[in-house]
Amino acid sequence: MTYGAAEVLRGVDLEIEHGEIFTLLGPNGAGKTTTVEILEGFRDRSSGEVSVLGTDPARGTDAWRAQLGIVLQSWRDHPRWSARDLLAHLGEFYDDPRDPDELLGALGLTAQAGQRASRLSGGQRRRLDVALGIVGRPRLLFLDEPTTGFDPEARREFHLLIRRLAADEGITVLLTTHDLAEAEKLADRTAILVGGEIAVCGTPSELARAVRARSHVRWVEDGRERVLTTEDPSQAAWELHRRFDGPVPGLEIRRPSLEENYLNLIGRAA
Ligand SMILES: Nc1ncnc2c1ncn2[C@@H]1O[C@H](COP(=O)(O)OP(=O)(O)OP(=O)(O)O)[C@@H](O)[C@H]1O
Repeated sequence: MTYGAAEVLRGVDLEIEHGEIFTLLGPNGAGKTTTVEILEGFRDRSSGEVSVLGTDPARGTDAWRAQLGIVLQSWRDHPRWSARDLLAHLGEFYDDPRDPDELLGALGLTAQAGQRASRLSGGQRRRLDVALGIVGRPRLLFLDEPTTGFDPEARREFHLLIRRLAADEGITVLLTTHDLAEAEKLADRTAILVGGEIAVCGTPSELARAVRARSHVRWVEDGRERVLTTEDPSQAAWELHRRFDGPVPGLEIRRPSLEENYLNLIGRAA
């Protein structure tokens, strides 16, 4: 994909299964929004083949669009409208919309049904955004950085909600995030996009394996600190114990966290 002369996506090759929760993870400017906008039919691609629910998004009809739920980073809707009115209004565009009150109940917003959208807390607003995204019973839900600004509890609840939607209703979810921990907790599979290319794609454990970095083994020998970088710290510690024929002075093994490895990966690939 190019914007003018700038190539911002290269060889992005993805297949997402029905009912899957898939996250697109990557730093600012990696190309997540561009990818998602192409899939949503909001942006024309400069090259490549794309099929979403069996249709090329560049030629998507209204009937095709009605099968998508799209939750953008921010909505510009009428701040004076109540949560229920917004849902009822949007529902009118669909053949078989969900009942606003049932939907608000399912999202834990019954108490806020009559409240103006502008008076909802950040977490409540985001849940209303999801309600707006699913009012038309979509088969595929796009969520663009849905938990930005959430506290840990709100984030956990939001993750449960998304899991429930995928499990109970078979909705396919494509979510973008900057947050590795979010991708790890929520996604069936994740693609890490760096500089317009997929650096890694897989399940949380495949991701962990792919971005695993080397551990540091430190100890003190002849009054000096020594450091060894290795993929097998257990073997290194065993060899040191044998060499010292007992406890190794100052022995310390540090395994980088997945977060550090992710930062390494995006630093290396950028
Ligand atoms: N309309 C545009 N015209 C020109 N360049 C653009 C346009 N939109 C995005 N870009 C560039 O394309 C690249 C990818 O941007 P994109 O918004 O897809 O990244 P992102 O991964 O969604 O980033 P963020 O996490 O910051 O939202 C960036 O270098 C950006 O500057």
